[in-house]
Amino acid sequence: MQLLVSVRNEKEATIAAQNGVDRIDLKEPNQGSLGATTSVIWQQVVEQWHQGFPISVALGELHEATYGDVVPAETNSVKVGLSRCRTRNDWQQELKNVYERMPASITRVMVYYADEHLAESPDFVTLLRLSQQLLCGIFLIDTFDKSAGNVFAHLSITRLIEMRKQVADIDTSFALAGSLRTTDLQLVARINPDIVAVRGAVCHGERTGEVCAGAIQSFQASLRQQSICISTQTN
Ligand SMILES: O=C[C@H](O)COP(=O)(O)O
Repeated sequence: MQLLVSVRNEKEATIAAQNGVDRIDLKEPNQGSLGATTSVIWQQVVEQWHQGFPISVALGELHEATYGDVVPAETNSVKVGLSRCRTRNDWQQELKNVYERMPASITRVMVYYADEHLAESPDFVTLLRLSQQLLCGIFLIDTFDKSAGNVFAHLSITRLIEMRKQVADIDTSFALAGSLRTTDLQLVARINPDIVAVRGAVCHGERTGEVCAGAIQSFQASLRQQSICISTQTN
């Protein structure tokens, strides 16, 4: 299980990079679950850290963005939120267009919101099928409304294990997020995602606060401990 930490700028990226993360994600938490930062920040962070870490970029929600800016070619992956898409007809084509505008080397991420009823976003089965059609390399489960409980408030452990298997069956990496805390890691280990993605758990105060070096180190230590438990059980 790799640790991804979401950061909002160059300073936070440096804190994350120097304190044991496996992946860096760029997003602006004041702009929602998958809020975009700016293209200037994308450039700065990708240029500085892409050789050490896979860097993902959040592009915001499909319904609200213009997607005029193309991310740097060295970006590892890009993701787009699909809130309010459930009742629209054109969203699948629009998402395809967004991804086709990106450099071909960049991994596409399909995002399923666990609180799909709050996000008015498409269901899991639809997104799993689309993920295959659009050749997405990563399937992320996250929450849209960060005030409405964490991912386990919306999906049972049994359901998440099933989903994880269905994603593995289409040869796609599985990332799990949604206000995860250190205390959730035993449950998370039962799902065994390829990527565990956090922000709130490693910030000073709320997820809109600054990322904290000590919190990143301690989250990573707990995650590695759980990974060791998994490998001991499977050997
Ligand atoms: O990509 C992951 C998200 O930034 C997770 O944020 P969160 O841990 O505050 O829910």
